[in-house]
Amino acid sequence: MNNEAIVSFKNVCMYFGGVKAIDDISFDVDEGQVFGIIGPNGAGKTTIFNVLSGIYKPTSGDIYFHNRRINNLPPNYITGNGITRTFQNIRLFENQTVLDNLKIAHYSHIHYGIMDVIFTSNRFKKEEERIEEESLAILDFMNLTAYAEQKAGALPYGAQRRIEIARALSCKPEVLLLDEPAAGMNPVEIDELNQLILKIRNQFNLTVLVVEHQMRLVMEICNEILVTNFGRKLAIGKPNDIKNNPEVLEAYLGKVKSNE
Ligand SMILES: Nc1ncnc2c1ncn2[C@@H]1O[C@H](COP(=O)(O)OP(=O)(O)OP(=O)(O)O)[C@@H](O)[C@H]1O
Repeated sequence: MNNEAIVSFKNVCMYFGGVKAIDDISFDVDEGQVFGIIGPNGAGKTTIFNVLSGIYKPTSGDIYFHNRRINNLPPNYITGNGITRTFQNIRLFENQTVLDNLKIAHYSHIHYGIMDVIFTSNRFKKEEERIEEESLAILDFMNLTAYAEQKAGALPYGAQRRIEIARALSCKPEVLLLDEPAAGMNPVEIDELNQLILKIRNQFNLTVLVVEHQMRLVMEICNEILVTNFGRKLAIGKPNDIKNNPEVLEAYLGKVKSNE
């Protein structure tokens, strides 16, 4: 295991009955990297995020965050301690305003108790003001201020995707997991998203793991890429190595190239 790594998988398996969703997966992610995970449909990419964010407990193997084993920690604890994700299918509170969607996410970090709420204590008021200020600052950073008071569910798809990322940032992550953030985007939108992801990484000092089918995103912004196939690690390396790896070309990139 690489002791400098912020996230490490060590021989991780996740089986659902006879289905080996991930099978003996090991990799290290260094701090500050944009780390891509690619592979054909059903290759186990989202399952890697599900075990890392605590939604599933791996069948075997170990997962480390800052060299601490986190396999058995509940998802809310993992989120509160630095690993936050977005979902392949957008999961916003559609009937709440954009600002409220962000404020809700802040509650993994509140410093007041039930009595403060009942008696509207100074601590409660100050904390609520802080949460609102921080939420507005993130909306500003993400170019979403104009939508702050609008219902999230009524907004265009591209804006909803950015709100999902903004909401994840409200949890103050060290590691941000993006599950297919470019799904449904055209090349111009993907180029904009690439710039946004790099800007977020730099501004918030994040490490980013991204599951993505869009090679325009993966090859442009990832420092390192893990390729999975049928739940197993097929290759790991820099974008150029992955592009030229014959096994990867056959399993995955070949198909993408022939579609372009
Ligand atoms: N909760 C579950 N119960 C049963 N099988 C599951 C479960 N979650 C995932 N799987 C199976 O595990 C395999 C890997 O699924 P996963 O969603 O991780 O793949 P993926 O690479 O993210 O696919 P895609 O690119 O289509 O999103 C698939 O065969 C899937 O059907």
